[in-house]
Amino acid sequence: MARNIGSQYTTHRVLGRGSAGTVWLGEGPEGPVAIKLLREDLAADPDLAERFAHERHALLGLEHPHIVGVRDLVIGGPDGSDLALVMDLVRGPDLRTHLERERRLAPYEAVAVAAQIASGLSVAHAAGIVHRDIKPENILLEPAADGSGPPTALLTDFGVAKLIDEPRHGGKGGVVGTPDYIAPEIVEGLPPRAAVDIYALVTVLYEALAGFTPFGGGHPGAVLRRQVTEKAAPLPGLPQALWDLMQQCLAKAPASRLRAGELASRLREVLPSLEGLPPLDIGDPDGPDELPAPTEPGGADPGPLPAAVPLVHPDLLDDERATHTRMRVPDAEELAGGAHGTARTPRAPGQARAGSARHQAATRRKRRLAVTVAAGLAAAVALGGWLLAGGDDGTDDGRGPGGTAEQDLPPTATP
Ligand SMILES: Nc1ncnc2c1ncn2[C@@H]1O[C@H](COP(=O)(O)OP(=O)(O)OP(=O)(O)O)[C@@H](O)[C@H]1O
Repeated sequence: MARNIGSQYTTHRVLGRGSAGTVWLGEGPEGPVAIKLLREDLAADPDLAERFAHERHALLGLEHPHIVGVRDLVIGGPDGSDLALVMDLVRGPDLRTHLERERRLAPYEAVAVAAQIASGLSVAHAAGIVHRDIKPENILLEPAADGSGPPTALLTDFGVAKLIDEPRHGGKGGVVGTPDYIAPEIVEGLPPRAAVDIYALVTVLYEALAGFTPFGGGHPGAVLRRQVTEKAAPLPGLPQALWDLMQQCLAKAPASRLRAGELASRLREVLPSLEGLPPLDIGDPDGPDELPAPTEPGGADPGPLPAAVPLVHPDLLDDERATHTRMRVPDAEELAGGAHGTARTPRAPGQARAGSARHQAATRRKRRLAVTVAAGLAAAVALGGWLLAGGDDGTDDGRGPGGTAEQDLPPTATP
């Protein structure tokens, strides 16, 4: 049913859902728009409404061919409790949906998307705006107007993470983000600067090439620890120049990463060398094609390694690829707990997979003693420090993982 948003806009149907609210296909004075209506509990917060108004100028001023334009910020509604961002409508899917369909992109396509987003970021960063939540769900793919040619990639959701990540919402010293894409310095409690977007964007590029993120998998707490302590496994089959610059942007030290403008031009430089390359042929560290772990002769299988020490209370998470996760910033000692660090190493076809069930069975035998000690240490750390600082507002509106688009859009496009 149509609903009025402010005096000028009407919502028609849901395009997608995220942790901060629901995105609607709507209509405004100049035609179709996308309207992100913030969750009621967020919208009811007078501080947030104030910040919303405060950010208005910066958000409305951000114009770039690879950034979804914010057309209006609406504070109103029948009972005065609507907070909505009115955006250009993008007709294509988000990158998450595309990746779910394709699994891995050809290197040319993946790098072309990353280069476009990097050029959008360079303009935002120059204006002092950090996105803070780059992930495939926030990259939209607008099909070419004539139906042929590659889609245009656009970054959406600018400023939303910042609006929400304030003390009252983020908790005392908490951080907001999506574990797979969170830069190590955020986990360590530093304020998010432009380099966090570079880290997240190259993580997305890695995922588009590999089919999985460099440090993802398992409990979000384990993911965060890998962000801080582990090195991304190389992707076999990529030109060295591309891998070198990806590594540079995945550096733990933010100052070592490229700036957005330079990343965009370096990615564009490698594009010609990628023409015609098929998607990489590498195994997924969590793939199903692994034999079950053999039971150890002469003794019961000790079971899986103990779970990593949780950084995030499970109740605060929507799913494993949780979005806008709120978490306490762990201290250095907690982050150093590497006994269960599990780099997700890609492998060439036919190669044994490190971290796989078979591999774990072999390492279990060697680790039996170490695990006992490590589990004791982990428990001690847990007792000493794993107190959660903030709670999720908990009124998620039933989004599916990735908050993907829900239906086709009308043929008329972006205003
Ligand atoms: N401008 C837009 N035009 C068309 N569809 C959009 C637009 N913005 C967002 N969407 C769709 O709505 C979905 C949800 O977007 P939203 O930004 O609310 O959530 P998210 O980014 O998936 O998650 P979160 O808010 O938790 O980070 C997107 O994945 C996309 O499919």
